Amino acid sequence: MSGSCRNGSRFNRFRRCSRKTQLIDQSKSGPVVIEIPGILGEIVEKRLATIEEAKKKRPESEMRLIAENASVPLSLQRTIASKSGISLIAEMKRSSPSAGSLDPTLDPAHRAGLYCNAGAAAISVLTEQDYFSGSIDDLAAVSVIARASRVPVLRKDFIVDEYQIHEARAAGADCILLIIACLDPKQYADLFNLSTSMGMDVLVEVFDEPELDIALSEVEPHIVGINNRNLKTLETSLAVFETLAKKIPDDRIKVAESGMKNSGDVERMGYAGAKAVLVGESLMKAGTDVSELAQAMAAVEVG
Ligand SMILES: O=C(O)c1ccccc1NCC(=O)[C@H](O)[C@H](O)COP(=O)(O)O
Repeated sequence: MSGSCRNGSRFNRFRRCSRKTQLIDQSKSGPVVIEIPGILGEIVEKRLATIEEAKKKRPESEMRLIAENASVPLSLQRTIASKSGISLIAEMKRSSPSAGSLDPTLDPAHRAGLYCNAGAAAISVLTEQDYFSGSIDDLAAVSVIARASRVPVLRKDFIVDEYQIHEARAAGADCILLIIACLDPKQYADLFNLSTSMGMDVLVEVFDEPELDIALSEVEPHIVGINNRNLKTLETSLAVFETLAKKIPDDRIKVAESGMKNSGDVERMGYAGAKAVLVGESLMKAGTDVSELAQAMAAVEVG
């Protein structure tokens, strides 16, 4: 990938000011400053530090080699396209900034089995450690179970460095998430191209029209997610998808993310154009009813 600094990270300097994290891209002639307000900026800032720690434990060259030898990824795009109804991407997360603790004793492999049996089209695993209590080991455990049912696994994280993409592949991820709000356009294109060159699909996440313009102009993403949660304020509204989905060309797979509590909400997203939904919190809070809720969400058909 072009533009890497000697230590492998293009975004190796950042500074905090009162409310924003600023990532300074050193690879271009003049500094490019990307402002990431609120909690999202905090998460990215922390993430940059933990990536550097991970690189010390396991160098990028080693991670790259493991990734190259991993089994061929499953296609999220084909999985969703081949389903008649709305595909459920069932998420697992131990905690989140908005909900607090969800399941600190989560058994990822067991939950993966529940999601597969309930008819989930794919499984999303939150691997960020400081705000979601996740880990790449959670994803590795899920991938073993999901692969046996041919269910693709998504690495849900704040991906800002190619190291995380190699790490994802090495752990068995089939696809990754790129959040436009965390990236400058050139870095988005580079990370997208790296992932697809490794055979992984990319779920590109946007929240508003300016982000959607970047998502669609830099590369040609097949799968576009609209997050109903404002990652700067954490407020959730299903109207975000309803408004923005209209602006996405119909030849793309539209994914509604966040804030869905029941099959009625999934149906509402379907009528607004969603071909897939990404659901986490309500499944994590469902307790013993998790299979029933996942089944109901996975069975929704519209039109
Ligand atoms: O969930 C949060 O609190 C959160 C805070 C800051 C950045 C991202 C966050 N969540 C990531 C997600 O977007 C959700 O995990 C995913 O879309 C599922 O949403 P939900 O069904 O509402 O858990």
